[in-house]
Amino acid sequence: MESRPATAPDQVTSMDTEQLRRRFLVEDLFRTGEVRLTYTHEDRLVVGGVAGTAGLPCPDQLRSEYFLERRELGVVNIGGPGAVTVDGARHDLASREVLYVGRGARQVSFDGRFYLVSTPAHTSHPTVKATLDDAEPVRLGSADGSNERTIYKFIHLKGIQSCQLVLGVTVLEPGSMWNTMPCHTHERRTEVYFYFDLPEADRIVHLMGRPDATRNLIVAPEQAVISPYWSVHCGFGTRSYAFVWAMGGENQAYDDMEPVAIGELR
Ligand SMILES: O=C(O)C(=O)C[C@H](O)C(=O)CO
Ligand SMILES: [Zn+2]
Repeated sequence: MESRPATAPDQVTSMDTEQLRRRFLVEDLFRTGEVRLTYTHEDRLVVGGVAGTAGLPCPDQLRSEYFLERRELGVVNIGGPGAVTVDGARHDLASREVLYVGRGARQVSFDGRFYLVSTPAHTSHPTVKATLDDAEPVRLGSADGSNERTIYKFIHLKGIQSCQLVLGVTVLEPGSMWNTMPCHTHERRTEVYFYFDLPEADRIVHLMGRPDATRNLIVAPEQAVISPYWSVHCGFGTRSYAFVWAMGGENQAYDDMEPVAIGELR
């Protein structure tokens, strides 16, 4: 498992493109037959990817007997039909469906293409599957803002219960390119965006950094961006796309965010 340090906002000022990418962009998430994991010290989130058939390992860095001994896990199916087996119970997942796996599950294995996010957990919540129909859809944006999109909340205060993980999927309408504009920061949480369902040749221009000192990352399909508490997170695609947003930290209130007016961005 790759491990990344936390970053203070003033460190970003002197980072060049490669340094920014190495610290905040998670590029290589999928290799057939593997679960690939990246640990960030920003709120101790772990993000990962699975392609094909593989079991969830327990990397040394966790110093635990099994991965979910003190953690919880969100799994999003970003491919065709797939399955996740948790301690012998098989959960079939269609595209864009989500499985929450609670603390204490000892054996987790995958068959399909999945994006994973894990946060530390203090107690055990039941393992639950959710479809897009179970998620709470919120339509946002407008055609003339090029940001018509639907936010599906899966793991949140009024949805699947968790210790600290909050997770959802946002789907852009055809012809809409902008996500999360006007943007925001989260003083009390870290957020990770994972972009998918974007054609291979297209890219997302993701804006990060303090609102008054933004930087950009050019993101390929199926890559993730780590947003510390001080960083805006928003972007536009060269074509329509979907993304998974996931947070961990002090609370689980979706709307606990510091809005940034478009005119304040620098
Ligand atoms: O399109 C959006 O706007 C989002 O999906 C915003 C995310 O849900 C988010 O950043 C939550 O904190
Ligand atoms: Zn956010």
